Amino acid sequence: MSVLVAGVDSSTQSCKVVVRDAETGRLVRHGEAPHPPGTEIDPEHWWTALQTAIGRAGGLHDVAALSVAGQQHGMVCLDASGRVVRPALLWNDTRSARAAEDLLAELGDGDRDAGARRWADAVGSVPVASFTVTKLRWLADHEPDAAARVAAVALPHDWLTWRLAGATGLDALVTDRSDASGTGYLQASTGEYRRDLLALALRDEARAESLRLPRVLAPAERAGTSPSGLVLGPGCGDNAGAALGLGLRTGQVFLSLGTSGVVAAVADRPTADPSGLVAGFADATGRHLPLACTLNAARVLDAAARLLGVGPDELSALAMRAEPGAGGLVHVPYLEGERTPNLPGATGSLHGMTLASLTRENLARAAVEGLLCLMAEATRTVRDQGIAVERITLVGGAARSEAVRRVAPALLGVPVEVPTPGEYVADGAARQAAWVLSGASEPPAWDIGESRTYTAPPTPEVLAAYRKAARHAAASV
Ligand SMILES: Nc1ncnc2c1ncn2[C@@H]1O[C@H](COP(=O)(O)OP(=O)(O)O)[C@@H](O)[C@H]1O
Ligand SMILES: O=C(CO)[C@@H](O)[C@H](O)COP(=O)(O)O
Repeated sequence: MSVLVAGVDSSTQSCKVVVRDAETGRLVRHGEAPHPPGTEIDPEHWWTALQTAIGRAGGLHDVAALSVAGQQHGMVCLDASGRVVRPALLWNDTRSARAAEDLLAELGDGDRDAGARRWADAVGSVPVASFTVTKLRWLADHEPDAAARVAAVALPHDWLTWRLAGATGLDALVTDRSDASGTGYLQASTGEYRRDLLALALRDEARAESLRLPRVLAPAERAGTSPSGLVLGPGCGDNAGAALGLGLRTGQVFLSLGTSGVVAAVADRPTADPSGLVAGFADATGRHLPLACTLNAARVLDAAARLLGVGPDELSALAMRAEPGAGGLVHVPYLEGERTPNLPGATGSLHGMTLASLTRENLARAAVEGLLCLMAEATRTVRDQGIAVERITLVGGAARSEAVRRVAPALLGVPVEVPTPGEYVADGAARQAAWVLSGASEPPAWDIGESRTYTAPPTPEVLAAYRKAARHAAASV
């Protein structure tokens, strides 16, 4: 009888569970449940959605091991008895933008750029509003009573793993290097916490010393067992989960278009980009995952579809009926502010409106092109770190759009490989669970199946028009 493992993706919009054969990786069953909208959420909603998704995936009665991958950076604060102190602030909550700037200036003794370099040298990344460390500073400044009750800080996947283990004590909290590297207070290259940086964020050395932080597990180390005997893996950040689920090798690059847009490469060496555009995260196998992340991605298309009163397939069809360049219409999609470039206060804009350009087809095309131009710019920042991007694997909800698949190679300037649509983050978590169970030195070699390669002649004029409009949008913040 085959051994089964489960993988969870507790992402921004939903929770997904896959159950797979530990040896072959064959998909046995899966389930999904939505998360509530918003950028601050009571973690209890993640727990409820996880239980619903597990139920929809046929339960875990015959599953031997499970790992949780989760949205990165979310600040889950627990009091001394393990209760959540306040709703979690998510990666896409930008209220800590000012706190991020303050932390750069303070580490640089008043010089922001020097501070950015020091942060990059210390933890591999320059914190922006998404990072946990900036959310802790926001909490210390704006909710001191809540801050005073915080006894432990965890990430979404740490908290879910802890709940699955049935643990109540804070000393049972565990994490992994990939997700911990997104806190802003873990030195990814050594796996050590930087409590001095935590003290800076909290404005309190004693609190930073006494705060319970999850123990950082090795890539395939057991996190424990659930009360029902399920082996728990260390879990990972969702982007590290995608890399593991896709089985990416060193040098390979993926583009994920979910709630966030992510361009990331598996790398043997860490990066430390002082511009802050590329975060020097860890992957889930002991390597590195330099990554550029945007706040805007699939929901740019959701918004355009809503405006046009169509579903995603019709939006795609409309976009493909328009010419490249959308008749001069340019959509700069900073709908949620933006992180790459770092413009948390920006808004989206539509340029080049004329009686001729303002058609449904051009509006749909401009949304697709705007999203992909944003991702082309993010790809450029990854290249600037010396990473050769020769082809890109496209995943995430918006990878299902045929227009996105066809336009992507024209704007990214490289062939785009699209694997069969699936839950690659949850698959990565399942693969990790199988790895933990096997005790082997490498994750199991699962076949991810067929992928289709899309190519297209480059359209540099579309990118040039976007850059001009984006400069205008940035200048007006
Ligand atoms: N065919 C499609 N075309 C465009 N967008 C799609 C399509 N199918 C799903 N999406 C979008 O993908 C997003 C969800 O993607 P997902 O990768 O699951 O996000 P997350 O992991 O951030 O929760 C939603 O915004 C949804 O509208
Ligand atoms: O902030 C980041 C990465 O740094 C995001 O990628 C989050 O990890 C959320 O991911 P999705 O829910 O969009 O997959």
